[in-house]
Amino acid sequence: MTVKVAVAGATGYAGGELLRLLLAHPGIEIGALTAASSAGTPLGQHQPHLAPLADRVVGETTAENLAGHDVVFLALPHGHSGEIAARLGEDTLVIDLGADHRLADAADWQRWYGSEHAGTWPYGLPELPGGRDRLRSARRIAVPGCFPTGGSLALAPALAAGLIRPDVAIVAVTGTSGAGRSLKPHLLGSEVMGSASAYGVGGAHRHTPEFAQNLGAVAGQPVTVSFTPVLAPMPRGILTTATAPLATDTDPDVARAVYDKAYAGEPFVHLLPEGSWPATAATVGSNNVLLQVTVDADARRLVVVAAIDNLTKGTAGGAVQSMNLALGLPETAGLPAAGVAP
Ligand SMILES: NC(=O)C1=CN([C@@H]2O[C@H](COP(=O)(O)OP(=O)(O)OC[C@H]3O[C@@H](n4cnc5c(N)ncnc54)[C@H](OP(=O)(O)O)[C@@H]3O)[C@@H](O)[C@H]2O)C=CC1
Ligand SMILES: CC(=O)N[C@@H](CCC(=O)OP(=O)(O)O)C(=O)O
Repeated sequence: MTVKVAVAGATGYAGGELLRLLLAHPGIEIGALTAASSAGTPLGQHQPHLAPLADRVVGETTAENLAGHDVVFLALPHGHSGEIAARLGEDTLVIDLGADHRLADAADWQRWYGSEHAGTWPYGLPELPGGRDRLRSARRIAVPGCFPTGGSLALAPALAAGLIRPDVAIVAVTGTSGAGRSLKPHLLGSEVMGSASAYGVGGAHRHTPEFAQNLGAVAGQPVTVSFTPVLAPMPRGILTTATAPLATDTDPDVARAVYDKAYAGEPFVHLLPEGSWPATAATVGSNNVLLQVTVDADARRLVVVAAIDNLTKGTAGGAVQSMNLALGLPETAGLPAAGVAP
């Protein structure tokens, strides 16, 4: 079976990573590639690493150009997916890499994004409880935000097992590609190099409700989330440190056993050997989540560290994994199990 896919936002960082993965995916035919200001130019001008697609001409992002494909990936800025998706057939699998369809609560969407809610789609994080069932045969999928991918997987097993109280603190260090490739002064090399800076501090980041939604569903009760993102001078990667007060007497061995069991058999989530801590460099270009967990006995807190590549598992890899499940393909097809080093 050949699956014909279109990518809207093909000139962006997320679209570029998606195309890198799709080129290595057996049984995929890459159809329309669309964008906005770069329509009419060759893709090679924007994504020089995608040599096999260098001569493809970028089209305009219209429902007409995206029609006639089995799968349409939308890697567009927030707020642009709903209208396009509504004009694509119900049989077309539409996978949105943006935020538009992640939140279940329209009031949450209004508060954090300030526009009309475009509706809720099945959430593309298969490793959460019930995640795979939600995706099988889905025809609309909302890919998680990059921060909620690492942070939700870091805390879900502990909440599900009742190891921690539903009051979590998450600090996540991110590479600059998470902000996309459009020009922004705070992302200039001279601003970013040699400095790490916190932003969206004090509960101000729009991923806070997405964390709360994921973790509340796992815990079966509301979870309070304090989230602090930190921008770091690296192109890719997110290192998440998540902590929470212990609900019961737990030692590091018990905590490890809970995580070991929760992620046994997962193709992409790896609990590292005891004493070994995740690093973003070990995830670059792979769809992996590297995890470690321990207990801070004096502070009576669980501490979990997770590393991902924001563009792979945090966006495009998660999207391809979700597509595979929705289409009944092998879940790991086209997804790198190994990264790039040094
Ligand atoms: N970067 C990341 O790590 C992650 C990104 N995402 C999400 O993926 C989506 C894309 O992000 P990213 O690739 O980083 O962003 P980029 O800024 O790198 O790329 C944006 C893409 O969208 C196109 N575009 C911009 N405006 C419009 C428009 N009005 N209509 C149609 N196309 C448009 C651009 O085309 P052109 O070049 O022609 O202007 C470009 O192809 C966002 O919703 C983002 O939140 C999700 C998780 C992680
Ligand atoms: C470094 C940086 O700016 N990161 C982005 C997160 C990008 C992302 O993955 O999430 P969305 O898909 O929800 O945009 C931010 O903090 O808003």
